[in-house]
Amino acid sequence: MSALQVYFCGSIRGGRQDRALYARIVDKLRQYGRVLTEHVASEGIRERGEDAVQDGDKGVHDRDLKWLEQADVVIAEVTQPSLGVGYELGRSVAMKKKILCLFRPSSGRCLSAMIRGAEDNKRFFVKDYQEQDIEKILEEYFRATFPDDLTLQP
Ligand SMILES: O=c1[nH]c(=O)n([C@H]2C[C@H](O)[C@@H](COP(=O)(O)O)O2)cc1CO
Repeated sequence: MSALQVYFCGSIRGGRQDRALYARIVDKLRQYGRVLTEHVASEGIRERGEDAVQDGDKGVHDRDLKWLEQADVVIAEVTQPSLGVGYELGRSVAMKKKILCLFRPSSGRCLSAMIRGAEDNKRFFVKDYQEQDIEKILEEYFRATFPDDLTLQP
């Protein structure tokens, strides 16, 4: 079986407070396949967003949607609210992707009803978690969602 294509969503212009956690998530996701959007966790990308992309914002949008089409699974850290992440999730639902949203209640925030309420426990899951458990949560999700994938065998 070829490696899974993983699309990771995290806030950029919505605020970079959780960037280090995104890096931890991306590191773990690499264990399961190719992470198409590694740049979301990059220290070099600040709140202004990417500026090296040809065609600017249109280039970012069109490139990301192509990656989204390719993805086998979408993992989103949704604690830091982000319009871009919300948009990516809406498009992912329309494409019938497998989706896991990760939210930290310890932030004191209340997750948007349009994300929490989209959970169907079939394709769209929302998981409340604590930062220290992130690797375990991802492990459980990938084992349950892709049980036949050889890369997940111990
Ligand atoms: O420069 C960018 N590059 C990029 O890939 N994105 C995508 C990936 C992220 O999952 C999401 C972040 O959206 P926002 O910037 O609205 O927080 O959008 C967003 C931006 C800036 O909006």
